[in-house]
Amino acid sequence: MKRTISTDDAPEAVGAYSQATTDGSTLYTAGQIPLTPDGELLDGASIAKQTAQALDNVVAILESEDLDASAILKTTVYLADIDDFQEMNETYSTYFDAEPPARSAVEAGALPKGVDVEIEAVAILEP
Ligand SMILES: CC(=[NH2+])C(=O)[O-]
Repeated sequence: MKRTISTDDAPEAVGAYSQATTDGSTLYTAGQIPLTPDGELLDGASIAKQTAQALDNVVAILESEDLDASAILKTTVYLADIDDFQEMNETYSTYFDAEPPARSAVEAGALPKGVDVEIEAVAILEP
């Protein structure tokens, strides 16, 4: 059965989507942009800071379901500019252990609110 997930510890949606949804076994986050839970947009920040905020948002959504980053099976990282891959990857790698999730990283050209990074995750509810 479908259930939507909502937490004050991650930013509200900036459009017509839920922060996350689940069918009871798998959790799908919406793409998380570098927006703080208080609504501050980090659009001018470094790629490292933008990546960290996007991942902090993903983790906050997981924690609202008593999960952590180890529950993530797959992420997708959207970059406005693929030249930011290395800086994104350095920060990204600090969020995961020796067995990180599968990942796709792609250049999106442009992202909502003019940010440089957006990250979504698929996680398993019972790791
Ligand atoms: C930011 C986002 N997830 C969206 O769909 O606009």
